[in-house]
Amino acid sequence: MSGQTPLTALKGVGEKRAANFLKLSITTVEELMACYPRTYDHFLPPVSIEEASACTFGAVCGTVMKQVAVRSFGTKNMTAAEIGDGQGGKMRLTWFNMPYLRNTLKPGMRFVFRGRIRLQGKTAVMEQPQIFTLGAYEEKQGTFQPVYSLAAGIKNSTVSRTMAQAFEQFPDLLLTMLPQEIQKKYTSMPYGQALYQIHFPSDERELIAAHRRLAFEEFFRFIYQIRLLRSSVSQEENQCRISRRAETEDLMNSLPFRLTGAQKRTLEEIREGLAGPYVMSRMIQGDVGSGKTIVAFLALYETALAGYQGVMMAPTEVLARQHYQSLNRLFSEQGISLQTELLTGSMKKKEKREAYERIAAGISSIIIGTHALIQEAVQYFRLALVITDEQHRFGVKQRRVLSEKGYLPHVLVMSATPIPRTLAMILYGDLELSVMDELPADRLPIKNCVVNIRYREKAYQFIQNEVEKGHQAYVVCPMVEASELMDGENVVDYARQLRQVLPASVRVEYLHGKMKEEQKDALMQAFSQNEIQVLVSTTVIEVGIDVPNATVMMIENAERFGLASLHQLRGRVGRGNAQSYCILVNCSGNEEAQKRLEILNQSNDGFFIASEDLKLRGPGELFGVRQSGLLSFRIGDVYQDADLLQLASEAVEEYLATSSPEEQGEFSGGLTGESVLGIMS
Ligand SMILES: Nc1ncnc2c1ncn2[C@@H]1O[C@H](COP(=O)(O)OP(=O)(O)OP(=O)(O)O)[C@@H](O)[C@H]1O
Repeated sequence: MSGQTPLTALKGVGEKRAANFLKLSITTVEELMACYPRTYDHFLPPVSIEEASACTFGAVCGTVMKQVAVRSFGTKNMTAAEIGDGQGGKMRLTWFNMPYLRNTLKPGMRFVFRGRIRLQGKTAVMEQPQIFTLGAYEEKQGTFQPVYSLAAGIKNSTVSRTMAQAFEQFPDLLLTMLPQEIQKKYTSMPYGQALYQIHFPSDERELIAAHRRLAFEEFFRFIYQIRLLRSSVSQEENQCRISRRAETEDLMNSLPFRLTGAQKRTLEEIREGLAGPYVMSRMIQGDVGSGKTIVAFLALYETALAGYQGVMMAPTEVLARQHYQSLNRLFSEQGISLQTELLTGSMKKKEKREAYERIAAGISSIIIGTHALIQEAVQYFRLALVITDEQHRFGVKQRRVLSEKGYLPHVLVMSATPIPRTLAMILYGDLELSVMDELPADRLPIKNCVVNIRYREKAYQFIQNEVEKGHQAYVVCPMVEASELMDGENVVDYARQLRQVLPASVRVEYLHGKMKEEQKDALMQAFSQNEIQVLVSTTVIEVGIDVPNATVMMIENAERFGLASLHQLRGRVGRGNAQSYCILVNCSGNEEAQKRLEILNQSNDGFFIASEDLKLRGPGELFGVRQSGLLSFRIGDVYQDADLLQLASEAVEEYLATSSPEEQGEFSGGLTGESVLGIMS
């Protein structure tokens, strides 16, 4: 974002509020406006208590039946009310630490209550509901309230209010980047209107139109960049020719397993590229657990043997450390004495400085780390190969950083996102493709089931049995902690509950993305050594984590995740030779969700799942489940908006064919430097 209007230019935003927004990486009004809602809270009409009892979230209109009770325990207290809906339904409502409600909720008064619902025995209980007078709810009914990503000190209402102020003071601050003729032909809503509607939707139709307008623009810019990238790198001369070494074959032959045919073929393609006349830009697309890491290690090994440096860039610190440790383990088992290096953002200054020195002096041959690897301060010594993942794919910007330092390395991108080939061609048009479509031979197919919440007890028993056999389990919840704005299981409460259900000998811990790096690392370390048997986690474990001893993956609120994410999560088990299981808990009772989950139930094949997912969703399903993590754009979703992606691709081709080089230069002028990465969120 190139904006320069400081947040403090807004009325009501002082230094303190601006400092809070900084936690969301928002420093300018432009950045604020481009911070799209994460989702929307749709105020649906109230339903009967009977209907609500079958859901996990809802609004009911009810009459307070009797005097509200307040019970104290220690310094805390709980307020409880009972309501009836006049149709025979009764519901209990509870609030923590809000005793004053007893003055508001008098017997005989009617309100609309809205919140999370749980069944306690046969009684439906709504926890911490919001309370509306009938009139107030009527006003809200049908509306979509934006829900933003938040940080400490910033409430959703603060973001909304600041956003309104921004649009009032600077209505035309952000402008479209689309060339005029493309805009005219391919879009129907003006950019400014779309931007406003995405934050303040007047109704569902406008919201969908706004989403499509902004997603189209995002895709267009992305694909345009890809095209520029392709034309700039495809014919660069290979200045680091890495020829084949017998040691690579020796290492391959002494691994504890035999490489699959797909692994061998991919490695062969990479070796050809490294030794060939041009700089290699290749993507390995392999389903979860197909064994991409060892192929990457072998390529790094061959690079190092030739006297060059190779780096591997992981999306998270936890993953970087995991790769670093497994490479070191491999080398020490095989008696290989090449020096490896770890470089991550959270390392102490002194540690980093020492690592920089070893890298610059060429002492380290293989360097594994996070984004810290392409910081300005890092000077390489004959850098020849960069391995990265698709999320942090190597864009124009990184290439420029490195080429300014005099490097023109080969690039290998690893992807576990099973996307249909047509989409892959658009999204990765700048890369050659190696497909790894084979799992190691010793794998048993994962056994799946889709269940509702009544199955939980059985599932816990099942997990206990697996733990008794020496295995481990993951339980995934969508949220970090309880929230008033969003419904869903959270890792903190869930881990607490699970500890009560499972025997004390089973160690249950939770993990989420907001924890400090060291803490996450320590937990993952303990889990990989089976010191923790059950890990309750958010989707931070989605990508890459490799603990072959884990055999159960239980996913709560499975209906809330995209199929590609679920497939990634499931891929955390079934990585060893023991039978593994995936339990998908559909907490919604929603039939559409059930249908989608059945696809996973039927198949473990990522490519099949991705194409079925596309068919089932259809384009433009705004309130469906966004695919998290990989390929995450700010607003567009490559699955749900697949038609827009296609359209944007056509528009780019048309623009390139019909505009003059000067016009193109002018257009890309607005984009250069921001790179593919800058466009992706
Ligand atoms: N040919 C093979 N035979 C048996 N096991 C293998 C083989 N190749 C790799 N493995 C093992 O399979 C597990 C998964 O491999 P790896 O971590 O490379 O998967 P991946 O393709 O990166 O998957 P993901 O995208 O899910 O992280 C690892 O424990 C690895 O040691």
